[in-house]
Amino acid sequence: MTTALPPTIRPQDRSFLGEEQVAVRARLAEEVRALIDAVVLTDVPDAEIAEITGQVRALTDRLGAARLGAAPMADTPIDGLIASGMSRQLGNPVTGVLNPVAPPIPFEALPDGSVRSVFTLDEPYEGPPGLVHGGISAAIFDQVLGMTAGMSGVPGFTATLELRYRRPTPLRVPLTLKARITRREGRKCWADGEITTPDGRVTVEATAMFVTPRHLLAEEADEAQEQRTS
Ligand SMILES: CCCCCCCC(=O)SCCNC(=O)CCNC(=O)[C@H](O)C(C)(C)COP(=O)(O)OP(=O)(O)OC[C@H]1O[C@@H](n2cnc3c(N)ncnc32)[C@H](O)[C@@H]1OP(=O)(O)O
Repeated sequence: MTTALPPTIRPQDRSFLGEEQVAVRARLAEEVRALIDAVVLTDVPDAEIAEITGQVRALTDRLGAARLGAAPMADTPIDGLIASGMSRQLGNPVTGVLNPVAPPIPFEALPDGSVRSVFTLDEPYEGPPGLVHGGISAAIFDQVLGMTAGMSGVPGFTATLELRYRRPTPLRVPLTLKARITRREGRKCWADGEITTPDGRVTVEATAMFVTPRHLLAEEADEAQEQRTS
């Protein structure tokens, strides 16, 4: 008997989308991302905004006419870069290509096991004027460090995440996040990383610890047992 997650959120109970389905929806998400940017920065007259609001409502109703119970997964890892279940989470708020809220952050797995992400954040991610919101940096670190841990063979939930904001992080310039594993101990894994500006200055550093949840290990053991007995 295990403490399993509710069935609706288990990856195996979700819809899996093929490459073409992902591509069509990713184009929609990209347009909506541009829409979010336009909404934040628009200066058209109020009457026009009111009219557009009705049009957006109509589009929301059309998309909502058929609705999944949970965000879908990709049936192959995005870009084939990261052999981690998270790279298939199309609705992820940091990396999900189908989530307009996600920048989305791309990943490059380097041969030494570290991860590099290069991304640019615009106005929808603003905290202090002209600068990246600290919570957005935290979300990006959470995901990138977590994927780095997953790639090292210890996929887990974030147990701790500590950030040191050294300098302001600018909007509208390419930022580089590098992440690496520093320690592994059973089902615990520590990773750290930093965000740098194009001139190589570190703006934020982070350290995190991930734990493979006991219930996931128990589920895996149950599945292995089922396979042996079937
Ligand atoms: C590929 C993956 C990419 C992931 C990117 C995104 C990551 C996320 O955003 S995850 C969401 C945010 N995190 C969460 O919601 C986690 C909530 N917490 C939990 O689910 C559980 O507490 C969890 C999974 C961390 C640990 O639970 P459980 O499996 O029962 O572990 P438990 O047996 O209590 O502890 C195992 C060990 O970890 C330690 N530990 C557990 N939690 C913590 C913590 N928060 N801080 C420090 N140590 C901890 C315990 O002390 C224990 O250590 P030891 O073995 O030395 O005694």
